[in-house]
Amino acid sequence: MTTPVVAIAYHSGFGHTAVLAEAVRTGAAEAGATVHLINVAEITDAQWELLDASDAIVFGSPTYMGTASGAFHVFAEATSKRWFTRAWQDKIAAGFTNSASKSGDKLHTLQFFTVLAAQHGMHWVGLGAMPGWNSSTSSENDINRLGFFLGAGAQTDNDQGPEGVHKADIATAELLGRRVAEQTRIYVAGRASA
Ligand SMILES: Cc1cc2nc3c(=O)[nH]c(=O)nc-3n(C[C@H](O)[C@H](O)[C@H](O)COP(=O)(O)O)c2cc1C
Repeated sequence: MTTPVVAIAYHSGFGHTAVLAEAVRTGAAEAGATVHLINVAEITDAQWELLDASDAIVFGSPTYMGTASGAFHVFAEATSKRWFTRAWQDKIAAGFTNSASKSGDKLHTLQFFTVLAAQHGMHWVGLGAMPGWNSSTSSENDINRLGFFLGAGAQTDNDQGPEGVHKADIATAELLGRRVAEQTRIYVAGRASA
């Protein structure tokens, strides 16, 4: 069976989003992918090459001031070298973000990731899960408790450290990782047989 290669390109200022990046890695590895976890704030030339060689790239960042963090934006601008050569054309893309408020304008961060992916000619994979915590019988422990479709959205109280990342959000990030690995496997196998 095809082994998809999934890279997670993320930034985390204080460690919360890093917990989610690990969860995406866990999910993708469980689904049989080879996974590269790359902190874009200290990305090396060798890691750029890992991104170039990956079948899928999952973008992850905290939401700062209603968008991805400055460090992630620096990375996004640096990807313009790949944009010129179309190096990431037709890779799979997905994304996740975390912030202190339940909304916190996280949708805008996920939308930024989709535009970045589209500029590179990548194919976006959304979360693929129904929204949770939206009825009288549901709870904040539901998968996708914040009801995002574009990717995984997490909320961490601003007075807690990385240990405070919500278990449901970790499970949701794992689900995203599994889904990206599964969809990438199908895509890579399909392209090989086309
Ligand atoms: C500069 C800055 C801007 C922030 N802006 C937002 C925001 O727009 N919305 C929000 O809900 N939380 C905001 N926060 C809170 C962070 O998103 C939250 O603390 C998150 O867990 C940080 O993740 P990290 O530890 O991976 O950096 C902001 C935090 C900082 C430091």
